[in-house]
Amino acid sequence: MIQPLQYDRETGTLFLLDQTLLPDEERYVQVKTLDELIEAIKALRVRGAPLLGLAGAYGLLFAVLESEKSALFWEELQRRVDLLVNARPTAVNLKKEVESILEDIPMTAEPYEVAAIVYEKVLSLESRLRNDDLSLAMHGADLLKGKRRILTICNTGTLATGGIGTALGIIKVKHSKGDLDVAYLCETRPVLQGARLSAWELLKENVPHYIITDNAATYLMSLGKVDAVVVGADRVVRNGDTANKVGTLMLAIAAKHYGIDFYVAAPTSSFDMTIANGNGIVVEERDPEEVLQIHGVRIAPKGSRALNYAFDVTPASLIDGYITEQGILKAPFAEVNYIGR
Ligand SMILES: CSC[C@H]1O[C@H](OP(=O)(O)O)[C@H](O)[C@@H]1O
Repeated sequence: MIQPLQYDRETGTLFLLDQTLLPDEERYVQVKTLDELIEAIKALRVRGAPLLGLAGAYGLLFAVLESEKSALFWEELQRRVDLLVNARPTAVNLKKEVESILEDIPMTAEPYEVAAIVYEKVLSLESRLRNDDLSLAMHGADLLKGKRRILTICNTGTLATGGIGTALGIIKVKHSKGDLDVAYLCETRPVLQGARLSAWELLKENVPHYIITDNAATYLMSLGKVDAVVVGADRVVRNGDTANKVGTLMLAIAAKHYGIDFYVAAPTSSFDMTIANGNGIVVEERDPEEVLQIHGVRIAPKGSRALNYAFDVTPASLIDGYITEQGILKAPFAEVNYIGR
């Protein structure tokens, strides 16, 4: 399986598969400092809600190692952690995983002890993500048995989770069970996670798929060519409203109109019970330049401006259910421990 992140403890180097270069080039960049990791997160060299949680955990390790020489260790660590957890605001995983590791560290611990604890936590997080993905994908494949034409958006595969993937993991499992005719991948403007990343993953596993323009998805549904829509999530809040890649809301509205199943696939670690509804979710706005060009080639006239919302928020009323590692959940959610540990 692809390894989007690989850590070498000997040299303290995080080898990061640079997702901005895929599918043309499979290059691992060497990240040795917290600043380099934060740059990689902001530039989407590493991305995807669950994988951002793992990247955050490695970032915490960098923060500890860079703070341990300071006489004000805890203050220095907190300063670095604040920079890390705010690198991308919409996915709950980055901040949640970092803070949940910190919660388990006694303030009496020596810096070298903190580093050892964090490293162990990173390893267990890595295996939790893989296990959660597999369990989620099996639940999703069971739920969607017989639904052979699946449409999805963005990239929710190994490049977004470090495991088999969430929505894309379900597609891969359905294929392995002989229960998939085709996956329709929305290209996902402006950064093209669907056309570049999901297509790259499915091609490697010979999963039949078509890349479609985002604006063709509704027409495909109108032709009766889609049996279900399954998407990922960056943050599912208490009433079930869900932040996901921009374009998800459009798919949910169209699916409702055409009577097509619409599911969110996300580990419960992507759930945030501290927020009541979608109005409380911060939607990341990114550099408009990403919209004004495609893969580095400018497409818009000089002087035109662009809006670049990286996510949108789909109301729970448009979501048929939530496919998680614990099974299929329905909104609104009771106060349940969704940390997934
Ligand atoms: C497995 S959830 C991945 C989730 O993250 C993506 O966002 P980005 O590529 O900007 O990190 C997208 O929202 C996916 O659904």
